[in-house]
Amino acid sequence: MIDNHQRNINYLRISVTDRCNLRCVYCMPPEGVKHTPHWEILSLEEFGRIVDAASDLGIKKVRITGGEPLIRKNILDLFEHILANPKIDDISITTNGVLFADMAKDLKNAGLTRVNFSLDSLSPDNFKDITRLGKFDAVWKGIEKAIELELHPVKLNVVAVRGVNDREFGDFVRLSREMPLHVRFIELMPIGECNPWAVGNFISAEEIMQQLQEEFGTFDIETKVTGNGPAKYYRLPGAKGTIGFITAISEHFCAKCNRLRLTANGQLRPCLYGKQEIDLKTPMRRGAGRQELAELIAGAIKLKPDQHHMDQGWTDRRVMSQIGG
Ligand SMILES: Nc1nc2c(ncn2[C@@H]2O[C@H](COP(=O)(O)OP(=O)(O)OP(=O)(O)O)[C@@H](O)[C@H]2O)c(=O)[nH]1
Ligand SMILES: C[S@@+](CC[C@H](N)C(=O)[O-])C[C@H]1O[C@@H](n2cnc3c(N)ncnc32)[C@H](O)[C@@H]1O
Ligand code: SF4
Ligand code: SF4
Repeated sequence: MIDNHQRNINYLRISVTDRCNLRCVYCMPPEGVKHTPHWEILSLEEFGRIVDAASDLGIKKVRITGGEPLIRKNILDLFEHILANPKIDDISITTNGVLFADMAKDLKNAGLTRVNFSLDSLSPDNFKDITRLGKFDAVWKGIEKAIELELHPVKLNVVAVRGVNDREFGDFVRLSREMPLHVRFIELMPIGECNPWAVGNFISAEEIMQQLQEEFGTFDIETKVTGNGPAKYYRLPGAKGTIGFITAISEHFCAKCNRLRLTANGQLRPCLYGKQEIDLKTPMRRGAGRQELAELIAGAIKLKPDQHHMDQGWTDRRVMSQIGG
């Protein structure tokens, strides 16, 4: 469906849980998120009903995210439900990868087309410091499994944080040269947990690219990496993979926005950075059918702002894991 700013909204991101088995320093406090009562979180069947209603409005791409989507019990059922909807042609996941290796084959059989892993460091010690709980080897096994199962393009999300992983950017480029991996450097957003220190630790994509060009020379622009997101990609001559940048702060990509977000407790967010939410859970639990849900979703699309206003600070009660990144 076309929104009020002439953008085609065809991508739904679903946070299937706000909980996580890691505690990345920029995303969650050490104790995790506040416990949400079970009944407040949508069931997998309810997520499936919303996907079906959204598909009637032209949603064709669905990304399952969180929190950590793979800790949600029976998550394969949701993939199978979406796979059965012929209007959806891309079912992807964003995961920290800890549980991915053992679930990969089943996920692929249930309809997963491709996967984005969050991996902020290639050093096991640094990775542990950033995630507070993560074991690098488990994630790496997952990444290798995704390549083996040809879940291409396999992407790595690297949130760039000054003093934390800025000495490793070159290592990620070397990785993209040797392996068919698409490394995306993400500008740190002042959302949720990291809000107070995000400004001081921010590194712009431009600064990262300058640093990389000094070491590696010129990169070629790459336009063929499949994706629904805002990343811009580059490739070193002869490299098997690419690098990319998600410039949410320095050069926002709102003019090309194509997405809606559904929170774990059934609220549709027209914008990542807007406070506005449309409640789908209450009407659904009162008996709203597919058409009524589609009308509510259409209303949310009409409310999409022309761009975000991150410069005005983050006063939202929500954190990134509830919104789904
Ligand atoms: N500001 C802003 N940032 C976004 C938006 N969508 C994604 N991002 C950022 O990009 C990061 C990576 O997103 P992913 O979940 O990997 O998905 P994607 O890049 O849309 O996926 P592809 O389909 O593979 O292109 C997120 O964690 C956010 O930090 C958005 O709509 N607005
Ligand atoms: C919230 S996580 C959810 C999915 C999964 N747990 C994972 O980490 O991939 C989705 C993405 O959001 C990114 N993210 C979280 N907080 C962020 C922030 N403050 N700024 C930029 N990206 C952030 C993470 O790095 C991750 O790539
Ligand atoms: S970024 Fe993902 S893995 Fe890290 S704490 Fe947030 S939800 Fe968990
Ligand atoms: S910040 Fe809001 S308007 Fe901009 S791309 Fe993201 S969701 Fe769309």
